[in-house]
Amino acid sequence: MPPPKISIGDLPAWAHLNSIAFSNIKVAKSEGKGYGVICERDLTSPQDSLDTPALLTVPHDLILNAAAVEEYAKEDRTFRQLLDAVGPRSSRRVLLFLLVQTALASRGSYHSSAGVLNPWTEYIQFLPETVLVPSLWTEDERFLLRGTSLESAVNAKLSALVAEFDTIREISSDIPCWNEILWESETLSFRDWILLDALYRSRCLELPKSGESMVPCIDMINHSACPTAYYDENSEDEVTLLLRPGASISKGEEIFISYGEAKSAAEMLFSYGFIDLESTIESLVLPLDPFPDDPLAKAKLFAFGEAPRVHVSRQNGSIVWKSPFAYLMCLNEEDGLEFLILQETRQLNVLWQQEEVTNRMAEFETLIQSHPLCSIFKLRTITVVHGCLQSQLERAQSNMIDALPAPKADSSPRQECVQAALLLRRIEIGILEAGIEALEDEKTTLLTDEHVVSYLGSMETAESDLVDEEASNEADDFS
Ligand SMILES: C[S@@+](CC[C@H](N)C(=O)[O-])C[C@H]1O[C@@H](n2cnc3c(N)ncnc32)[C@H](O)[C@@H]1O
Repeated sequence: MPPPKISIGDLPAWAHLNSIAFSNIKVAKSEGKGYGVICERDLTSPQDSLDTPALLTVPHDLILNAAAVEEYAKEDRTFRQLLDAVGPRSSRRVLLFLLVQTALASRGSYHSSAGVLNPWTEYIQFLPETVLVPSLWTEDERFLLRGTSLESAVNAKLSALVAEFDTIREISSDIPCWNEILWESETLSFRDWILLDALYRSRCLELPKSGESMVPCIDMINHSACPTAYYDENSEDEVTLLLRPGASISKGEEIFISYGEAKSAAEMLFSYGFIDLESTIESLVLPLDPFPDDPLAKAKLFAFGEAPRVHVSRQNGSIVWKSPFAYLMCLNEEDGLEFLILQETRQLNVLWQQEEVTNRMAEFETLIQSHPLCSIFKLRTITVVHGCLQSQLERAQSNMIDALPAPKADSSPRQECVQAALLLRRIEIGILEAGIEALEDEKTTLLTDEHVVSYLGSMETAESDLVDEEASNEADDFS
């Protein structure tokens, strides 16, 4: 059940009560972007200025991050109990704090021995009731992402959210006061958890001193690839919004910050629910599956320690790809790769050419350099990465949405989702095609390498010897 919403018109009063200072700016509607921050008078900042007055100042104690949640838990013994029960995963602890605030806010009149009210109990009621991130899209809308890099990422996110919500529900139901606040009268549902995850992801920022945090009011500022402002922390540890040197904004115009200069279209859609058309970043991350018949696949995955991926990007017109796992994937025992389980510690150790490389699993591109078969290993790796891109391109093209469906019943995909999915697919197809072409060129060059030529020649000779041997055996049998 969503908490009762507070009108954005009440935000200045809430901000004033909580010592947040606005200077010449206000929160107002922003066309197509929800709310945003608008200038109330013409503002300019000199090109060489490092000391411009802050447009917004937020006290340190309103910053919400893992450390702040610990402080809230000090004031509230029962919240401490809840935090201890769910364990130490920091970003989820912030989310749990927000879940508690959502429940407290939706109870109307507050009467319980648990859950201390704080500025966030009210602030979350200023936040939007939905975000256009794909984890909040309907099933039909998520279907539009088939064949894009977000297909598996969104499915994985939703599975993780289900598991987290189930765990929180199970653990908190065992604590009577929290069972009453969170779950009695079905105050909260799984949708609340997905929404809080989306709100957190789309509104948290990386502060220079306080790290990953949510900051009230600063999180009302929209993104642009050409930002006019930035946030910082001052000597009193307050969060401030400052004009960028050389920025000039007229009265009534919106102020923008950057949510990250290197974020791909998929990352922007996944985290913020929109794709920035002005962005010049062209990159893509794909999952990479080990060979199904590789007897060492499980050991390789375990030793690698993270999900295997292929990163492809186009920088200044050239394709750059990276896939540390693809190198590991293409090496075998006969090449000199060994996995050992230490008797005493039961730890998995990895050896390459008899040297321990357990902590260097992502460095095989470098580790193979001095090996005489280095070009062969590279050729194998390029073939794997090429195959990964090729099959993704086929999926993207075969799931092409040719035309926008006409808006009809309420249940049909929202136009924003259709547009975003189409755009993402178009961007990714462009990167995949360029990536495949670049990998084919790399392959062609490697195939003329003298080591590769002599290796492939020796393989051919070995194979034809084998065929001759088999043929002569067959001849023997017949005779
Ligand atoms: C940090 S909040 C900014 C405040 C938000 N607009 C609101 O109404 O609360 C981030 C969200 O604002 C929206 N947003 C920000 N910049 C945008 C942009 N350039 N285009 C479209 N939506 C944008 C997206 O919904 C994003 O998830």
